[in-house]
Amino acid sequence: MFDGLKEKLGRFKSDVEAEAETEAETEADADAAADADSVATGSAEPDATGTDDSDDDGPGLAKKAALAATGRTIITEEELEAPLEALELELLSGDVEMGVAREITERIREQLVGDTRKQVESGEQVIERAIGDALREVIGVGQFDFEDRIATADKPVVIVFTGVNGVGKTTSIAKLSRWLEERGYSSVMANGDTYRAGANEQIEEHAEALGTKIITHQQGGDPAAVIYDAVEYAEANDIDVVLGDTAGRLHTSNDLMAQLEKIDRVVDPDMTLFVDEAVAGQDATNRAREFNDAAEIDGAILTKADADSQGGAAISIAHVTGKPILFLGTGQGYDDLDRFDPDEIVDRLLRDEA
Ligand SMILES: Nc1nc2c(ncn2[C@@H]2O[C@H](COP(=O)(O)OP(=O)(O)OP(=O)(O)O)[C@@H](O)[C@H]2O)c(=O)[nH]1
Repeated sequence: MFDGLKEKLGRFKSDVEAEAETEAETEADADAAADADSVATGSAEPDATGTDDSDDDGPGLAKKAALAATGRTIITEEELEAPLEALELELLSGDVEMGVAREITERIREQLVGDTRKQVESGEQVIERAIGDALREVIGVGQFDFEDRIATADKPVVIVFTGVNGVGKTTSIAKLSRWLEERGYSSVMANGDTYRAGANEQIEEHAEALGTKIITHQQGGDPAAVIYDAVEYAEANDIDVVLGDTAGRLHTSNDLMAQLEKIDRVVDPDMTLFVDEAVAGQDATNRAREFNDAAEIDGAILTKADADSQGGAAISIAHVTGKPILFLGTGQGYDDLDRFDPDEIVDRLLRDEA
């Protein structure tokens, strides 16, 4: 999913390196020219160690010596200006939200300007570290240990899923039921999408395939009532987790808000998770913001991470909502659900090989 962004970050690294190289050569050339001038006017003392390299060994060694002597900073604000501007545009074209692109470039600027290149690190490593730190801070917002939250919460843990239709909400609920089962937690599904024809059949198919209990009401019923019934079922049958689906899109956002507020009031969920697809890019980020405004979310699941997308939503959603991406959907199978690991994502983005 991140090939596009990876390429853009790679381009930024080489842009900055190229700027720094040019600057280094200019400085070294200036130093070498000054040396030559002083030799010509006879003002320089002969080198005490007899290793004056400006004549015998050529300008290469002279440049290195000049660089070592100055302990020069890796790059100045002016040198960073053009590459950072280019990076910001690249991030925007990679579906990264504008505020997020700014935040990333600002953090990189802060870290790099005036940073002195340590002898143990190459310029490339310094730049890579700055990009890595900036990305980690932006995409790692609010991360918490989901499994630990399930383990320590009073049972049943009630999780409600929001998001528009067709992004993989129902499939993600099914995957999470499998994920929980593999870790020793039982679950019951509740179809709170009483609005759409065929929603019951769809979730029932998943429940049957997984051997998970499902609670449904007739189409047009009250979504809060369905989830409430599932909570009662869980309490009576010692079930650990209630997974409540909701309708994706109602007539107006007021309807949606009213429905989610009623669910909040009636079942008081422990977690509300927003589901959207990575391929929706900027739209997914905007929807995450809208849904979070309507009914505060605790985290997000980003589906279709296996499909070809720019990855901008994965970079932006946490920063825009202040809530973490918790899982990535990576295929159509029930096992295709991975915990979202910011460190792993950043490593993947910065690793040299494809
Ligand atoms: N490749 C891929 N496909 C996925 C993933 N998650 C879901 N899908 C597919 O996306 C399609 C829509 O998924 P649903 O679970 O039906 O979506 P929904 O949001 O519940 O939509 P409604 O049922 O219409 O409300 C299905 O064909 C799923 O198999 C994923 O992580 N990767």
